[in-house]
Amino acid sequence: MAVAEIIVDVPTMQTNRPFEYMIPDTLSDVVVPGMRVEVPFGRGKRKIQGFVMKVKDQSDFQGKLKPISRVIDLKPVLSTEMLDLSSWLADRTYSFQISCLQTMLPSVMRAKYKQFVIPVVADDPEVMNLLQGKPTFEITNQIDDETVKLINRLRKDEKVDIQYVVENQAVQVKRQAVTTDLNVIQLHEAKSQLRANAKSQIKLLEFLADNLNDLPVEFNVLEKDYGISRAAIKTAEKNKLVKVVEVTKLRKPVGITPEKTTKLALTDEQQVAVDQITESIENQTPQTFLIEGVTGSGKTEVYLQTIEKALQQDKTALMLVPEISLTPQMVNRVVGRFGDQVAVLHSGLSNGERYDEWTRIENHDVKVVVGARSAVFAPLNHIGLIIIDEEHEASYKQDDNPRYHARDVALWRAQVNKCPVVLGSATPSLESRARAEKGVYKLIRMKKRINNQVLPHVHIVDMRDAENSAVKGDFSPALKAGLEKTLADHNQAIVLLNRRGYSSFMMCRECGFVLKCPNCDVSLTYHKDLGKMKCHYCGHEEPVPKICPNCHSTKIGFYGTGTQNIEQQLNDLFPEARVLRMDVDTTRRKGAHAKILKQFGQHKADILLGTQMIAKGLDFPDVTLVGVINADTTLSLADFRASERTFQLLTQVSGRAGRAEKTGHVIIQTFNPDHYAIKDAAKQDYETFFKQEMYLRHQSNYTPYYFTTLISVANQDEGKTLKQSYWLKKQLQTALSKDAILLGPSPTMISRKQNKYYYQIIVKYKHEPQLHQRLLEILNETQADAKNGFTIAIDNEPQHID
Ligand SMILES: Nc1ncnc2c1ncn2[C@@H]1O[C@H](COP(=O)(O)OP(=O)(O)OP(=O)(O)O)[C@@H](O)[C@H]1O
Ligand SMILES: [Zn+2]
Ligand SMILES: [Zn+2]
Repeated sequence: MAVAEIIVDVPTMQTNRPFEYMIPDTLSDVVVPGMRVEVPFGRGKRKIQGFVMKVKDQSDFQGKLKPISRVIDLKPVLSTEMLDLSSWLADRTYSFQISCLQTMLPSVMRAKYKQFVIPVVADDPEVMNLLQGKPTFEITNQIDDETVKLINRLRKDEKVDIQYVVENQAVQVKRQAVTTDLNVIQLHEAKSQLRANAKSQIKLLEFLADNLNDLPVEFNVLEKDYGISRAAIKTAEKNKLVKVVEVTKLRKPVGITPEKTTKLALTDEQQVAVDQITESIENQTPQTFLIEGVTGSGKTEVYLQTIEKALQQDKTALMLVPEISLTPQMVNRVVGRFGDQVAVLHSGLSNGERYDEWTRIENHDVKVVVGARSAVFAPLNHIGLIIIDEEHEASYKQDDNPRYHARDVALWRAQVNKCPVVLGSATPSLESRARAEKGVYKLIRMKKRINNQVLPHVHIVDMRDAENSAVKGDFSPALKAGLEKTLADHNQAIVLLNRRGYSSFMMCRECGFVLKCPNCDVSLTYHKDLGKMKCHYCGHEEPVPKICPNCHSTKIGFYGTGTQNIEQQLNDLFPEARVLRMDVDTTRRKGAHAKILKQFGQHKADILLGTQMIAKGLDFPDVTLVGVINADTTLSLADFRASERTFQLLTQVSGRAGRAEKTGHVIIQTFNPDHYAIKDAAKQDYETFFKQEMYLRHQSNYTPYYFTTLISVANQDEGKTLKQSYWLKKQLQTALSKDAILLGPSPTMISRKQNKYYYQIIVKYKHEPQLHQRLLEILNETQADAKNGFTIAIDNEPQHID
């Protein structure tokens, strides 16, 4: 008797392990790992979905096994690599394995969808019999096991394929297209017989003669790209010169095909990087490399040429970029080099488009995948190289369950696929850089910009100076002068308004003082509901200061201006300048982000004003000035990574200036000109920053010297939340050694969300072998309370604590 191990779709701790089910004879050979099936569960007639993890001959179970009711997928939707990954991921992120499995699938397969059999060999008798003259065969839950078996066999013989379609969407996009039975000579003959004014028809025949190998061609393409009218096509059809057919077309993600690019001759530094990585690709060693390359050092070309090496080895390549960098610029660079072999996955795709890209990957139609965080689950086989660009980005960590970091998943896949991982950044995360220091990762440094262009000159403007504090508005005389000159020279400028951590902290405008927690060395945040300043780590609180504790000035207050306000100021200061604003408001619409950048790239604007989203990755040759309105906001984040984030942001944004022939200038306005994060960023000196920051992390027991786990507790009743938090703390205390540090419980930044109160406990530790197991047990024990609206969330190595 064949038995299947199944993870059922019941997200509880108790079901977070496979259950055994019998495979009925009628479905033998059909049920394989990676398929979804429907199974009876519990008492009663309830049927639920599950993923087949394993198929085996015998059960260890003594009692009678229930049979699988039916198969949902007629082909596996996840590979065995992914099934294994889900087990590891569930354990590592304290989440349900079923959530991990579902996270790996494109959303189409999680939503309401239909499944169709589509013919591959249309004239096969069995296929014809199944389709009964229709273009597709819909798989409903009523079909019998025999049909399932038949379809399964036809699929294995590659006579049919299975396609998923979101309900309410067309099965496939059908388009009209043109083809012809004539050969080149006949086409030219036919053309010569046309009247000279039948221009559109002449164009059509010429096109067909030139593109005989690429027919059929869509009406759309003929119309849009070649100006051939529908009428002309119809006339030609009537005259039996062409045939009109219907084609099914995969929805292609938006965007025009970029021009094909070829390899650049590498600089010495690039060559060293490419050589080292290539060696790992060829030897199939899962080595992790960290490329620490200054802004504009040409990291992208290293990525492209190593991807090419992987492809030459008959392998595939996976490249992760932060969502926000998935601008046409980055995508074009990859697609420009590898053309059709690339699939792009980003959040701008519709469900259908995303599914199409996923299918292309699964069918091995593509060899390179570029995408944001979740693309790390792309169903690529034989991966020869994984790249993570801007590896320091916090967005690689998912905020919701499963709280995974794409870097960890990438490293796991690299082990399985025996391939190298390349982490690249001008400002690596402290964790990665520290690992390179220890030799766990191999460090590759690229210290020079392309063309030996100098790094931009950075000028720090002290906003506490009388001259600067006297101005109305947010532009210092220095920044104003810089912008004036840039405009006069017909160059372009980028102006950054640092919005992260906005208006939740207090700063003295006289001396730059920011109120910090006496215990934790992080900023205190203002809790409106309590009317107090509070620490998110330990819970320490103080009244809101009325005068600056440092200089006794009354100019202490909340800090912040909006992008719209800055835009207005720019318009008033420079009425002739064309300003583009990029923030959450102007980029809400699909494609808006790309459009703004395109306009700026075509020099249709002089100033690009924006928030964090303009800080990295952009490569515009005419940008000679970067201005930072308020460097301090990130500095005052109530987070131990505040300095790191500030350094990264300022270094990255400065790096946008002077990337081509022209030298760049950067003007940073700050109330903390002596802060090391700002000074080191001004020098673009990562190494010095790294040493200083490591020293401070060591002093205060933070990452990478300590591991961090954040546990948050939520309940609608504040009293209960607190009680549970203290209970939890006690549980942890008994499991931890004396060396571990337990902080909290303390309320989170927004301590009340959707009518629930949130408290958190932070565990900092070096080596606590009991902790993982204890946390799993706690999740188990508190499961029963989940029904009463009581939830616990565990975040391993949180990216931010709020
Ligand atoms: N070998 C080369 N020869 C000539 N130009 C090059 C070469 N390598 C890269 N470039 C060009 O140099 C510019 C900067 O490269 P790239 O954008 O890859 O830098 P980067 O290291 O990714 O910087 P950032 O971290 O700031 O994004 C690009 O316009 C790129 O086309
Ligand atoms: Zn504190
Ligand atoms: Zn002060």
